[in-house]
Amino acid sequence: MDQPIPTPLSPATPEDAGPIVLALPKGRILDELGPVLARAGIAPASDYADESSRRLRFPTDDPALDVIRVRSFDVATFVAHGAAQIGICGADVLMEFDYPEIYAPLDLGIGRCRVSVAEPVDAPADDPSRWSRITVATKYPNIAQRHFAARGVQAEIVHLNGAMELAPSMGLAKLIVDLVQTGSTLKANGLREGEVIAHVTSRLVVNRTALKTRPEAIGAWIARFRAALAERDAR
Ligand SMILES: Nc1ncnc2c1ncn2[C@@H]1O[C@H](COP(=O)(O)OP(=O)(O)OP(=O)(O)O)[C@@H](O)[C@H]1O
Ligand SMILES: O=P(O)(O)OC[C@H]1O[C@H](OP(=O)(O)OP(=O)(O)O)[C@H](O)[C@@H]1O
Repeated sequence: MDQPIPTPLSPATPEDAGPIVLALPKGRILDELGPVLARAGIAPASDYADESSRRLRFPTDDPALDVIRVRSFDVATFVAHGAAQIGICGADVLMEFDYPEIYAPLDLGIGRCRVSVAEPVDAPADDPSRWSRITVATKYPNIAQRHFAARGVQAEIVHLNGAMELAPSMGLAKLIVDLVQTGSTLKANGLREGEVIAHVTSRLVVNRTALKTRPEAIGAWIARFRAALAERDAR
């Protein structure tokens, strides 16, 4: 009697698992990333950097690698869940989510900025250690909460997705926690930078399970990015 053909529950070999998926963030990191990707030998078959395109997943000239283009915060989510095996995102995003499934082996040295507390320039000088509660507008609720909790202050978070700088003058919050690079956005909105919570650069991130199940393929990509950075930094 013929044996029934078993339905595969998981791919027999890593090659059967399909191409490795690299999640790239839309926006400013993508602009800075182009030369690093080129040095790493990643040439998307279509124009992944054309943000007017409605396409979100792109083949590359390597059949074993596809690229997806998603929001910066979502890079971490795709990689943490293993939908993408590797990705690139800011350390701010990694700090905010703190996903145990993500391993960040390489600092790409791009997207340099900091996560800082800011307040109105005309705010009276005040000693934060005397506060018990404070309202904070931010798109980083976990970072902000942890920062103030470590100082014994309970932060009431107003969660915004952008334009945090408007919050103090419009009575939404006393402070903001946001990214600062040149400081011009703060200045243009009557704010000044206070404590720097963290310095930020973009990182190569990897799903830990994928690294265990496909160590050669993913290890090879980490090595290619490492070599690309060394070549860039040697110039
Ligand atoms: N002013 C800045 N200077 C340098 N790097 C920055 C700056 N702002 C953001 N970044 C870095 O770029 C990442 C993406 O920021 P960007 O502003 O492009 O996207 P976003 O506006 O947060 O995303 P979305 O449009 O999806 O909400 C941030 O997570 C951070 O690591
Ligand atoms: O210190 P600066 O050089 O002024 O940079 C800081 C600004 O850059 C980021 O905003 P972005 O330009 O990404 O706009 P968005 O928050 O609306 O996405 C950040 O949220 C700040 O608003």
